[in-house]
Amino acid sequence: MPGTVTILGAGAMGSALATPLSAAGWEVHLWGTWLDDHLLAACQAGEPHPRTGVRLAAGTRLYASDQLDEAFTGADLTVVAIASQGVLDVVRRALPNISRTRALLLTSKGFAPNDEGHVQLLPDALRDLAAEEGVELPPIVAVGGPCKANEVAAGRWTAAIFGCRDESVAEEMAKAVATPAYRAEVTSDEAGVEICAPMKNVYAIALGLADGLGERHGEPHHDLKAATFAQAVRELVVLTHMVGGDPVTATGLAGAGDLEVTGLSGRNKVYGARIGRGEPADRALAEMAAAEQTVEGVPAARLARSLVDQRNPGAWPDLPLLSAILDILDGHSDPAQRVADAVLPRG
Ligand SMILES: NC(=O)C1=CN([C@@H]2O[C@H](COP(=O)(O)OP(=O)(O)OC[C@H]3O[C@@H](n4cnc5c(N)ncnc54)[C@H](OP(=O)(O)O)[C@@H]3O)[C@@H](O)[C@H]2O)C=CC1
Ligand SMILES: O=C(CO)COP(=O)(O)O
Repeated sequence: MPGTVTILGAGAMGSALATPLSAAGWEVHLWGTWLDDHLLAACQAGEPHPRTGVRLAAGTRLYASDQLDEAFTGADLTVVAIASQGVLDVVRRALPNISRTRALLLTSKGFAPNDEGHVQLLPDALRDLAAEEGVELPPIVAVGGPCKANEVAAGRWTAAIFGCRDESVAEEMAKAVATPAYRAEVTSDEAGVEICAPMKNVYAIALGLADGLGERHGEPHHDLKAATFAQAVRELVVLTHMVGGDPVTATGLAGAGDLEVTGLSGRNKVYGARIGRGEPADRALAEMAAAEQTVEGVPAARLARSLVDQRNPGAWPDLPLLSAILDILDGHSDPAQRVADAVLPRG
Protein backbone atom coordinates (compact mmCIF):
# COMPACT_ATOMS: atom_id res chain seq x y z
CA MET A 1 0.00 0.00 0.00
CA PRO A 2 2.81 2.54 0.54
CA GLY A 3 1.88 6.11 -0.31
CA THR A 4 2.19 9.15 1.93
CA VAL A 5 2.20 8.97 5.73
CA THR A 6 1.78 11.98 8.00
CA ILE A 7 3.42 11.60 11.40
CA LEU A 8 2.07 13.97 14.06
CA GLY A 9 4.76 14.70 16.66
CA ALA A 10 8.42 15.29 15.86
CA GLY A 11 9.72 14.05 19.21
CA ALA A 12 11.69 10.87 19.75
CA MET A 13 9.14 8.36 18.49
CA GLY A 14 7.66 10.37 15.63
CA SER A 15 11.05 11.12 14.15
CA ALA A 16 12.23 7.55 14.74
CA LEU A 17 9.37 6.01 12.79
CA ALA A 18 10.52 7.91 9.70
CA THR A 19 13.28 5.28 9.42
CA PRO A 20 11.16 2.13 8.96
CA LEU A 21 8.41 3.98 7.10
CA SER A 22 10.85 5.40 4.56
CA ALA A 23 12.53 2.02 4.23
CA ALA A 24 9.11 0.46 3.59
CA GLY A 25 8.58 2.85 0.68
CA TRP A 26 6.43 5.59 2.24
CA GLU A 27 6.80 9.28 1.57
CA VAL A 28 7.11 10.62 5.11
CA HIS A 29 5.68 13.97 6.24
CA LEU A 30 6.81 14.77 9.79
CA TRP A 31 4.78 17.47 11.55
CA GLY A 32 6.10 19.08 14.73
CA THR A 33 3.87 20.55 17.43
CA TRP A 34 4.19 24.15 18.61
CA LEU A 35 6.67 22.76 21.15
CA ASP A 36 8.94 21.15 18.56
CA ASP A 37 10.50 24.10 16.70
CA HIS A 38 13.96 23.48 18.14
CA LEU A 39 13.79 19.81 17.17
CA LEU A 40 12.83 20.63 13.58
CA ALA A 41 15.53 23.31 13.39
CA ALA A 42 18.20 20.80 14.37
CA CYS A 43 16.93 18.30 11.79
CA GLN A 44 16.77 20.99 9.10
CA ALA A 45 20.39 21.87 9.87
CA GLY A 46 21.28 18.24 9.10
CA GLU A 47 22.10 17.48 12.74
CA PRO A 48 21.01 14.31 14.53
CA HIS A 49 17.58 14.54 16.12
CA PRO A 50 18.19 15.92 19.65
CA ARG A 51 16.04 13.23 21.32
CA THR A 52 17.41 10.14 19.52
CA GLY A 53 20.89 11.18 18.46
CA VAL A 54 20.12 9.79 14.99
CA ARG A 55 19.75 11.73 11.70
CA LEU A 56 16.28 11.73 10.16
CA ALA A 57 15.68 9.27 7.34
CA ALA A 58 16.68 10.85 4.02
CA GLY A 59 13.75 12.38 2.15
CA THR A 60 11.62 13.06 5.25
CA ARG A 61 9.66 16.29 4.70
CA LEU A 62 9.34 18.54 7.73
CA TYR A 63 6.31 20.66 8.62
CA ALA A 64 6.07 23.24 11.41
CA SER A 65 3.05 23.55 13.69
CA ASP A 66 1.33 26.15 11.49
CA GLN A 67 1.57 23.80 8.47
CA LEU A 68 -0.82 21.12 9.65
CA ASP A 69 -2.95 21.07 6.48
CA GLU A 70 0.15 21.05 4.24
CA ALA A 71 1.53 18.13 6.25
CA PHE A 72 -1.52 16.10 5.17
CA THR A 73 -1.14 16.81 1.45
CA GLY A 74 -1.76 13.48 -0.27
CA ALA A 75 -1.77 11.62 3.07
CA ASP A 76 -2.94 7.99 3.05
CA LEU A 77 -2.03 7.13 6.63
CA THR A 78 -1.75 8.99 9.97
CA VAL A 79 0.67 8.19 12.77
CA VAL A 80 0.10 9.91 16.12
CA ALA A 81 3.35 10.11 18.12
CA ILE A 82 2.46 12.79 20.64
CA ALA A 83 3.17 12.39 24.33
CA SER A 84 -0.07 11.30 25.97
CA GLN A 85 -1.03 14.63 27.59
CA GLY A 86 -1.09 16.34 24.19
CA VAL A 87 -2.83 13.66 22.10
CA LEU A 88 -6.43 14.87 22.32
CA ASP A 89 -5.52 18.48 21.64
CA VAL A 90 -3.47 17.64 18.55
CA VAL A 91 -5.95 15.11 17.19
CA ARG A 92 -8.82 17.60 17.62
CA ARG A 93 -6.97 20.06 15.37
CA ALA A 94 -6.21 17.39 12.77
CA LEU A 95 -9.55 15.52 12.79
CA PRO A 96 -10.78 16.46 9.28
CA ASN A 97 -7.42 15.53 7.79
CA ILE A 98 -7.10 12.29 9.78
CA SER A 99 -10.62 11.25 8.72
CA ARG A 100 -9.48 11.14 5.08
CA THR A 101 -6.68 8.64 5.79
CA ARG A 102 -6.93 4.84 5.79
CA ALA A 103 -5.96 4.31 9.45
CA LEU A 104 -4.65 6.08 12.53
CA LEU A 105 -1.61 4.40 14.08
CA LEU A 106 -1.34 5.44 17.74
CA THR A 107 2.06 5.12 19.44
CA SER A 108 1.20 7.23 22.50
CA LYS A 109 1.26 5.47 25.87
CA GLY A 110 -1.12 6.99 28.36
CA PHE A 111 -4.68 7.52 29.52
CA ALA A 112 -7.22 10.23 28.84
CA PRO A 113 -9.17 11.67 31.77
CA ASN A 114 -12.31 13.58 30.77
CA ASP A 115 -13.61 16.72 32.50
CA GLU A 116 -15.52 14.67 35.07
CA GLY A 117 -12.36 12.73 35.96
CA HIS A 118 -13.49 9.56 34.18
CA VAL A 119 -10.37 7.78 32.89
CA GLN A 120 -10.46 6.28 29.42
CA LEU A 121 -8.08 4.36 27.23
CA LEU A 122 -6.78 6.66 24.49
CA PRO A 123 -8.60 5.06 21.51
CA ASP A 124 -11.95 5.29 23.34
CA ALA A 125 -11.27 8.95 24.11
CA LEU A 126 -10.34 9.62 20.46
CA ARG A 127 -13.51 7.94 19.19
CA ASP A 128 -15.62 10.01 21.64
CA LEU A 129 -13.84 13.18 20.56
CA ALA A 130 -14.49 12.46 16.89
CA ALA A 131 -18.16 11.67 17.60
CA GLU A 132 -18.54 14.98 19.49
CA GLU A 133 -17.06 16.84 16.54
CA GLY A 134 -19.20 14.89 14.06
CA VAL A 135 -16.17 13.46 12.26
CA GLU A 136 -15.68 9.80 11.38
CA LEU A 137 -12.29 8.45 12.41
CA PRO A 138 -10.56 5.76 10.38
CA PRO A 139 -9.77 2.53 12.24
CA ILE A 140 -7.36 3.05 15.14
CA VAL A 141 -4.34 0.76 15.33
CA ALA A 142 -2.75 0.70 18.79
CA VAL A 143 1.02 0.39 18.40
CA GLY A 144 2.79 -1.29 21.30
CA GLY A 145 5.70 -3.54 22.07
CA PRO A 146 9.37 -3.06 22.97
CA CYS A 147 10.37 -0.18 20.72
CA LYS A 148 13.06 2.22 21.91
CA ALA A 149 12.85 5.28 19.68
CA ASN A 150 16.63 5.56 19.27
CA GLU A 151 16.91 1.94 18.13
CA VAL A 152 13.98 2.23 15.73
CA ALA A 153 15.59 5.40 14.33
CA ALA A 154 18.89 3.61 13.86
CA GLY A 155 17.19 0.79 11.96
CA ARG A 156 17.90 -1.94 14.53
CA TRP A 157 15.72 -5.04 14.85
CA THR A 158 12.43 -4.16 16.53
CA ALA A 159 9.27 -6.18 17.17
CA ALA A 160 6.08 -4.15 17.52
CA ILE A 161 2.50 -5.25 18.08
CA PHE A 162 -0.43 -3.66 16.24
CA GLY A 163 -3.83 -3.96 17.93
CA CYS A 164 -7.01 -3.09 16.04
CA ARG A 165 -10.57 -4.19 16.71
CA ASP A 166 -10.66 -5.11 13.03
CA GLU A 167 -7.69 -7.45 12.92
CA SER A 168 -7.61 -7.34 9.12
CA VAL A 169 -6.70 -3.62 9.33
CA ALA A 170 -3.88 -4.41 11.78
CA GLU A 171 -2.71 -7.07 9.34
CA GLU A 172 -2.85 -4.66 6.38
CA MET A 173 -0.88 -2.02 8.31
CA ALA A 174 1.71 -4.49 9.60
CA LYS A 175 2.39 -5.54 6.00
CA ALA A 176 2.47 -1.94 4.79
CA VAL A 177 5.15 -0.83 7.26
CA ALA A 178 7.25 -3.99 7.50
CA THR A 179 10.97 -3.80 6.77
CA PRO A 180 13.68 -6.41 7.36
CA ALA A 181 14.34 -4.70 10.73
CA TYR A 182 10.91 -3.43 11.88
CA ARG A 183 8.07 -5.90 11.99
CA ALA A 184 4.75 -6.05 13.83
CA GLU A 185 2.61 -8.93 15.00
CA VAL A 186 -1.12 -8.32 15.06
CA THR A 187 -4.02 -8.76 17.44
CA SER A 188 -7.65 -7.69 17.69
CA ASP A 189 -7.02 -6.91 21.38
CA GLU A 190 -6.85 -3.13 21.13
CA ALA A 191 -7.76 -2.72 24.82
CA GLY A 192 -5.00 -5.08 25.95
CA VAL A 193 -2.32 -3.26 23.96
CA GLU A 194 -3.62 0.10 25.20
CA ILE A 195 -3.63 -0.80 28.91
CA CYS A 196 -0.19 -2.45 28.79
CA ALA A 197 1.41 0.55 27.06
CA PRO A 198 1.06 3.10 29.89
CA MET A 199 1.19 0.56 32.71
CA LYS A 200 4.54 -0.89 31.72
CA ASN A 201 5.90 2.66 32.12
CA VAL A 202 4.51 2.72 35.66
CA TYR A 203 6.06 -0.62 36.58
CA ALA A 204 9.38 0.25 34.92
CA ILE A 205 9.80 2.93 37.60
CA ALA A 206 9.99 0.14 40.18
CA LEU A 207 12.46 -1.84 38.02
CA GLY A 208 14.68 1.24 37.88
CA LEU A 209 14.48 1.59 41.63
CA ALA A 210 16.23 -1.78 42.05
CA ASP A 211 19.00 -0.60 39.70
CA GLY A 212 19.38 2.63 41.66
CA LEU A 213 19.70 0.69 44.91
CA GLY A 214 22.48 -1.33 43.33
CA GLU A 215 24.33 1.85 42.37
CA ARG A 216 23.81 3.37 45.79
CA HIS A 217 25.11 0.37 47.70
CA GLY A 218 27.68 -0.83 45.16
CA GLU A 219 26.11 -4.27 44.99
CA PRO A 220 23.44 -5.60 42.63
CA HIS A 221 19.80 -5.97 43.61
CA HIS A 222 18.95 -8.24 40.69
CA ASP A 223 16.80 -10.56 42.81
CA LEU A 224 14.60 -7.66 43.81
CA LYS A 225 14.44 -6.46 40.21
CA ALA A 226 13.40 -9.91 38.95
CA ALA A 227 10.75 -10.31 41.65
CA THR A 228 9.48 -6.86 40.73
CA PHE A 229 9.34 -7.86 37.06
CA ALA A 230 7.30 -10.99 37.81
CA GLN A 231 4.87 -9.06 40.01
CA ALA A 232 4.53 -6.35 37.37
CA VAL A 233 3.56 -8.94 34.75
CA ARG A 234 1.01 -10.46 37.16
CA GLU A 235 -0.50 -7.01 37.65
CA LEU A 236 -0.51 -6.29 33.90
CA VAL A 237 -2.61 -9.46 33.53
CA VAL A 238 -5.06 -8.23 36.22
CA LEU A 239 -5.36 -4.81 34.57
CA THR A 240 -5.72 -6.24 31.07
CA HIS A 241 -8.54 -8.46 32.28
CA MET A 242 -10.14 -5.40 33.96
CA VAL A 243 -10.45 -3.52 30.65
CA GLY A 244 -11.76 -6.56 28.78
CA GLY A 245 -8.46 -7.47 27.14
CA ASP A 246 -6.77 -10.82 26.63
CA PRO A 247 -4.21 -11.77 29.34
CA VAL A 248 -1.99 -13.17 26.56
CA THR A 249 -1.41 -9.57 25.45
CA ALA A 250 0.04 -8.80 28.89
CA THR A 251 2.50 -11.69 28.79
CA GLY A 252 3.60 -10.95 25.21
CA LEU A 253 5.26 -8.05 23.38
CA ALA A 254 2.83 -5.38 24.61
CA GLY A 255 3.24 -6.23 28.29
CA ALA A 256 6.27 -8.29 29.32
CA GLY A 257 8.23 -7.36 26.19
CA ASP A 258 7.79 -3.61 26.57
CA LEU A 259 8.34 -3.85 30.32
CA GLU A 260 11.68 -5.55 29.70
CA VAL A 261 12.98 -2.92 27.27
CA THR A 262 11.79 -0.04 29.44
CA GLY A 263 13.35 -1.66 32.52
CA LEU A 264 16.67 -1.93 30.65
CA SER A 265 16.99 1.65 29.46
CA GLY A 266 13.71 3.60 29.30
CA ARG A 267 13.24 7.06 30.74
CA ASN A 268 10.82 5.63 33.31
CA LYS A 269 13.48 3.24 34.53
CA VAL A 270 16.01 6.08 34.67
CA TYR A 271 13.56 8.00 36.85
CA GLY A 272 13.11 5.00 39.17
CA ALA A 273 16.88 4.58 39.42
CA ARG A 274 17.21 8.14 40.66
CA ILE A 275 14.70 7.39 43.40
CA GLY A 276 16.60 4.19 44.23
CA ARG A 277 19.80 6.22 44.57
CA GLY A 278 18.07 8.31 47.20
CA GLU A 279 16.72 11.36 45.34
CA PRO A 280 13.29 12.64 46.36
CA ALA A 281 10.71 11.55 43.75
CA ASP A 282 9.45 15.05 42.99
CA ARG A 283 12.91 16.58 42.59
CA ALA A 284 14.07 13.80 40.25
CA LEU A 285 10.96 14.32 38.12
CA ALA A 286 11.46 18.08 37.91
CA GLU A 287 15.08 17.64 36.84
CA MET A 288 14.14 15.13 34.13
CA ALA A 289 11.40 17.45 32.84
CA ALA A 290 13.92 20.29 32.66
CA ALA A 291 16.13 18.03 30.53
CA GLU A 292 13.15 17.28 28.21
CA GLN A 293 12.95 13.68 29.46
CA THR A 294 9.30 12.64 29.36
CA VAL A 295 8.41 10.31 32.27
CA GLU A 296 4.94 9.19 31.30
CA GLY A 297 4.70 6.59 34.07
CA VAL A 298 4.09 9.28 36.69
CA PRO A 299 0.82 10.73 35.35
CA ALA A 300 -0.15 7.23 34.19
CA ALA A 301 0.18 5.82 37.73
CA ARG A 302 -2.15 8.45 39.15
CA LEU A 303 -4.68 7.98 36.36
CA ALA A 304 -4.46 4.21 36.84
CA ARG A 305 -5.46 4.72 40.49
CA SER A 306 -8.66 6.40 39.27
CA LEU A 307 -9.17 3.79 36.57
CA VAL A 308 -9.07 0.94 39.13
CA ASP A 309 -11.30 2.87 41.55
CA GLN A 310 -13.79 3.46 38.74
CA ARG A 311 -13.77 0.01 37.12
CA ASN A 312 -13.05 -2.49 39.90
CA PRO A 313 -11.87 -1.31 43.32
CA GLY A 314 -12.07 -4.93 44.48
CA ALA A 315 -8.91 -5.56 42.42
CA TRP A 316 -6.64 -3.49 44.71
CA PRO A 317 -5.48 -6.51 46.80
CA ASP A 318 -4.13 -7.97 43.52
CA LEU A 319 -2.24 -4.75 42.73
CA PRO A 320 0.25 -4.33 45.61
CA LEU A 321 3.04 -3.07 43.36
CA LEU A 322 0.88 -0.37 41.81
CA SER A 323 -0.10 0.70 45.35
CA ALA A 324 3.58 0.82 46.34
CA ILE A 325 4.54 2.93 43.33
CA LEU A 326 1.75 5.39 44.10
CA ASP A 327 2.98 5.70 47.69
CA ILE A 328 6.53 6.32 46.43
CA LEU A 329 5.39 9.01 43.99
CA ASP A 330 3.54 10.61 46.91
CA GLY A 331 6.82 10.80 48.85
CA HIS A 332 7.01 7.56 50.89
CA SER A 333 10.04 7.73 53.19
CA ASP A 334 11.48 4.28 52.35
CA PRO A 335 10.80 3.46 48.67
CA ALA A 336 12.98 0.33 48.56
CA GLN A 337 11.28 -1.26 51.57
CA ARG A 338 7.89 -0.34 50.12
CA VAL A 339 8.66 -2.15 46.83
CA ALA A 340 10.17 -5.16 48.64
CA ASP A 341 7.06 -5.49 50.79
CA ALA A 342 4.92 -5.42 47.63
CA VAL A 343 6.82 -8.02 45.61
CA LEU A 344 8.30 -10.49 48.12
CA PRO A 345 6.12 -13.36 49.30
CA ARG A 346 4.54 -12.58 52.66
CA GLY A 347 6.54 -15.35 54.44
N1 LIG B 1 10.48 7.21 23.10
C1 LIG B 1 10.23 5.93 22.92
O1 LIG B 1 11.14 5.07 22.93
C2 LIG B 1 8.84 5.48 22.69
C3 LIG B 1 7.77 6.32 22.86
N2 LIG B 1 6.51 5.85 22.67
C4 LIG B 1 5.37 6.69 22.93
O2 LIG B 1 5.18 7.60 21.87
C5 LIG B 1 4.74 8.86 22.40
C6 LIG B 1 5.72 9.93 22.00
O3 LIG B 1 6.94 9.64 22.68
P1 LIG B 1 8.23 10.45 22.48
O4 LIG B 1 8.34 10.83 21.05
O5 LIG B 1 9.35 9.74 23.13
O6 LIG B 1 7.90 11.71 23.36
P2 LIG B 1 8.53 13.12 23.30
O7 LIG B 1 8.77 13.53 24.70
O8 LIG B 1 9.70 13.16 22.41
O9 LIG B 1 7.33 14.01 22.74
C7 LIG B 1 6.56 13.63 21.62
C8 LIG B 1 5.77 14.78 21.09
O10 LIG B 1 4.70 15.16 21.98
C9 LIG B 1 4.74 16.56 22.16
N3 LIG B 1 4.09 17.00 23.39
C10 LIG B 1 4.44 16.74 24.65
N4 LIG B 1 3.56 17.29 25.51
C11 LIG B 1 2.64 17.93 24.74
C12 LIG B 1 1.48 18.71 25.03
N5 LIG B 1 1.08 18.93 26.29
N6 LIG B 1 0.77 19.20 23.99
C13 LIG B 1 1.16 18.96 22.73
N7 LIG B 1 2.24 18.24 22.41
C14 LIG B 1 2.97 17.73 23.41
C15 LIG B 1 6.21 16.78 22.18
O11 LIG B 1 6.54 18.08 22.26
P3 LIG B 1 7.85 18.43 23.15
O12 LIG B 1 8.97 18.39 22.18
O13 LIG B 1 7.70 19.75 23.72
O14 LIG B 1 7.93 17.41 24.25
C16 LIG B 1 6.58 16.03 20.93
O15 LIG B 1 6.11 16.61 19.76
C17 LIG B 1 4.71 8.70 23.91
O16 LIG B 1 3.40 8.55 24.36
C18 LIG B 1 5.55 7.48 24.18
O17 LIG B 1 5.12 6.71 25.28
C19 LIG B 1 6.28 4.63 22.23
C20 LIG B 1 7.30 3.73 22.06
C21 LIG B 1 8.65 4.09 22.30
O1 LIG C 1 7.89 2.94 25.41
C1 LIG C 1 9.09 2.85 25.35
C2 LIG C 1 9.73 1.64 24.81
O2 LIG C 1 8.81 0.78 24.18
C3 LIG C 1 9.96 3.94 25.88
O3 LIG C 1 9.96 3.95 27.26
P1 LIG C 1 10.42 5.27 28.05
O4 LIG C 1 9.34 6.30 27.84
O5 LIG C 1 10.55 4.83 29.50
O6 LIG C 1 11.75 5.67 27.47
